[in-house]
Amino acid sequence: MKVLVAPDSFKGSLSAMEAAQAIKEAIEEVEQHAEIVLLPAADGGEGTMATMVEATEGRLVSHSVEDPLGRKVAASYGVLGDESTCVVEIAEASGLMRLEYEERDPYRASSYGTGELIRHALDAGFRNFIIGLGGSATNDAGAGMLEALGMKLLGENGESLPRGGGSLSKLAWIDDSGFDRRIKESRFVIASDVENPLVGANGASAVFGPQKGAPPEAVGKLDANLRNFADVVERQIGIALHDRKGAGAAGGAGGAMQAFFSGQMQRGIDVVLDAILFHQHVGTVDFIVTGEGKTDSQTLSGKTPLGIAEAAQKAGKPVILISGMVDRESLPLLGPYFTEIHSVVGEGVTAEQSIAEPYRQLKLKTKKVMAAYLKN
Ligand SMILES: O=C(O)[C@H](O)CO
Repeated sequence: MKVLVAPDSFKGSLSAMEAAQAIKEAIEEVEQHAEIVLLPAADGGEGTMATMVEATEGRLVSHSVEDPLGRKVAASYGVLGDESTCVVEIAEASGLMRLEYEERDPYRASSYGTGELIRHALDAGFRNFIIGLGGSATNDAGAGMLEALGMKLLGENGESLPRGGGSLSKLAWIDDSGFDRRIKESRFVIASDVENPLVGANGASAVFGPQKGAPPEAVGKLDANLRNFADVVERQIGIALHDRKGAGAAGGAGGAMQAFFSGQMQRGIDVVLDAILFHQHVGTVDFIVTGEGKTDSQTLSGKTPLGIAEAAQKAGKPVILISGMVDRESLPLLGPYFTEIHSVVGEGVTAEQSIAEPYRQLKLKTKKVMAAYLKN
């Protein structure tokens, strides 16, 4: 029996590799002779860089940059094994993982640190980039990232605007005269975890603002600010970002990338599956196990388990989902993609227990699931 284990990270509790190890140990305890292929995966968000660096035997480069609130932190970008492609993940410098829960503030949070990482990689001579979008703490349309690369975002009287999505209402003019010229010489693959538009009911602020700390009454204001950014961009360069697919990724950084960086936007999971050679393995196994921290309807906008399920279905292989939590209301939507769906939380396991001992609880759940699955 051969099994492919390809989970995403369980955000905030297990890296994708740790989750894969827990699942592997559980399968081995149920079926000693199982051959297990570990391919931890990611979708553009947190963990994308680590997964791709590990799969290609690349390396990390660390640099001191600003976190979403402007504090200096050590952050990394990855250089893939080909020694010519860099992976910069927005979650690394500008992600939710950089903030305590009560520090989340999409008015102030800025993507500046991500721009600093790109600039450092440009200084080091790199011109091939994969930019992972997802897991951000920001709602600033990538304004901070643009500024770190020399763009000036100005108000009506030519004044510089404070960092963060809160000040985009005052944006009147973008001065690109100082924008790093090396951007034009570079090739960018934009690996996005979602395909949401920039504004509106499915836009960045409405869908992802609340998880970044936006109270309900702030969502409309943040959305209007992104709309103003899109209006200014359209006026100046003729690109309408408002309803563009993927422009709402990473708090609108997907929009900035589409407007000012030459390159194509792809689903992050597809970029990662190619890098980890998933398609070469999927045909050779009996079934696949995947999972993530929380599975809900957002999973279907291009998150890791969806990409894995689509690839498994194409290869005619069963795929079992075991996530930390599964939103019961989304089950009818998720059902068609997975052979089985399981949640660690539930049946006697509380959310607190699963957060306190994530490795052990994932392993215990997987053992139960596997014992039942292999009996049939
Ligand atoms: O970073 C975010 O805003 C979400 O992960 C969607 O891209």
